[in-house]
Amino acid sequence: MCGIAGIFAYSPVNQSLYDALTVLQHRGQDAAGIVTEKDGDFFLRKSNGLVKDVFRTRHMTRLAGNMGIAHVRYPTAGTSSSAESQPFYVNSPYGIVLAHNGNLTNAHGLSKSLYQSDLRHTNTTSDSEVLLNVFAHELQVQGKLQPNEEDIFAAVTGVHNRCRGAYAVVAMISSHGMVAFRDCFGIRPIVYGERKNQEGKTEYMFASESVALDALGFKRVRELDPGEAMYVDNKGILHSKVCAKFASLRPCIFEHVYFARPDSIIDGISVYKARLRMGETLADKILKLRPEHEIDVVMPIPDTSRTSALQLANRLGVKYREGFIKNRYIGRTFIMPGQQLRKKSVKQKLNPIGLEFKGKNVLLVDDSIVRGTTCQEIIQMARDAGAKKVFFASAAPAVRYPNVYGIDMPSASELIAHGKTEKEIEEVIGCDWLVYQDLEDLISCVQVDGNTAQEFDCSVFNGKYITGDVDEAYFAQLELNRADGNKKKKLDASYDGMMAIHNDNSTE
Ligand SMILES: O=P(O)(O)OC[C@H]1O[C@H](OP(=O)(O)OP(=O)(O)O)[C@H](O)[C@@H]1O
Ligand SMILES: NC(=O)CC[C@H](N)C(=O)O
Ligand SMILES: [Mg+2]
Repeated sequence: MCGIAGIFAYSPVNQSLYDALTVLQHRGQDAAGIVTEKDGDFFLRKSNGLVKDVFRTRHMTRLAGNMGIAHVRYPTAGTSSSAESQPFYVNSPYGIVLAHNGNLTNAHGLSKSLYQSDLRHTNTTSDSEVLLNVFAHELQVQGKLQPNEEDIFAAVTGVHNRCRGAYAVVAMISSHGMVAFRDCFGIRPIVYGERKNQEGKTEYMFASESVALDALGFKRVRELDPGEAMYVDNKGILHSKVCAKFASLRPCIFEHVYFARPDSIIDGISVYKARLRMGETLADKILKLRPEHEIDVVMPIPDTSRTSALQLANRLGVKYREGFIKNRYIGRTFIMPGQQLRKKSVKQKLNPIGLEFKGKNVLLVDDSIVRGTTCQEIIQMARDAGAKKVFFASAAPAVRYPNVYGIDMPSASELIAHGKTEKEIEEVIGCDWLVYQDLEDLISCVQVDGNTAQEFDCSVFNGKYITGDVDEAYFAQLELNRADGNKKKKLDASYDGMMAIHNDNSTE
């Protein structure tokens, strides 16, 4: 679940893009990059690492120009080589750079057709480089020296015709303008906003989440519609068009469960309020199943479950306590690469306050259970801290199926709930009882008045893949390429020598 941002302004955008990335850091911790454009030239800095580590003052001062795009990466395809960090660049036609959140499900076939039919070479295993080249080819075939908005929209139509899967994109065409587009199901979020500069001119921003617009003083206007493209030309005029014959909004429900920040609005819905409702429906289920629940205290597993846990405790009429303190210098563990690192980080990240546990029946609440890394550690910690009984509640239903749309959950066998009943999961994670949110309840928490989406991608919960192109062969290939044990082998195959485009790697 990467984070993307793009700003079209009338003064330098380097610092604003940096600030936007820090606000979107929770969406990707592996790599970061910014490209700016000035007088037809691009300036790029990207590398592996957190935003604060990738950009030094020397890099920032060289990112010149009033228009730019930026990316924080959480890999779901290819490798974690720095050559696959984003944005990507292609020189023909015009010079184009692109940043992508999502995952293409037909990248392999596309990369073949790019080579065999379009005579284009991609140098990495990234699906985002494939996406960029498809867009570039579709723009090239318009055959214009000076493309206008209709040419850009025709190119995006070409992308929709060829690409399958999830993509929210910001791109820049050198000397021409900035483009943003969203796949035909709107699986990944992308929102746009406007602000006026001192001379009253309108500046534009695109971002994965509205919280990035808030931080930079842009007013959220709306999400891009599924299949829609927006183009800000070099005169600062915004054009937009739905570039797909078939488009229907089915955003990923997991954004509301875990990925997005609670202070974001997605498809018209406050993530914070959706999470409060998740706490209420979960409390109702507990009261129905276990009216004599014996819970003395409700505790969140920081950070994401805080909102739901608070409301769950209110509804149950039970005390809410912070039993685990989070080390604020450790990032999100679920999006870390590799199980060993994730496991070690949970221990470093959360520490119990003993007196909150001693002799009590504790209900631990998390937003979701995926690999089970967090809950297994935490339940043991609660017992070690003296809890009498440990119950566990998940604000999301059981995650039983891989994700193919931008969350790195490639292998069913890595998911703790795959092929298990709730009773079996309870035994494996070691709690006294376990309760999951029902899928209908989760949907009802998000499907409320004001939401422009009425249906959702719930594939990790129900195994229904809305793009209709995901089969057993695809999963087998995905497992081979991306299951934890196989990722390292790919990196070892000397990916560090992979050619990247010119990048600001200066040390002074
Ligand atoms: O079952 P698992 O594989 O452990 O995955 C689920 C856990 O991972 C996430 O936390 P994370 O530490 O990534 O982020 P957070 O601090 O935002 O809660 C999520 O909030 C759950 O706690
Ligand atoms: N999480 C994402 O959106 C990943 C984007 C892209 N598939 C990559 O791996 O870089
Ligand atoms: Mg968590």
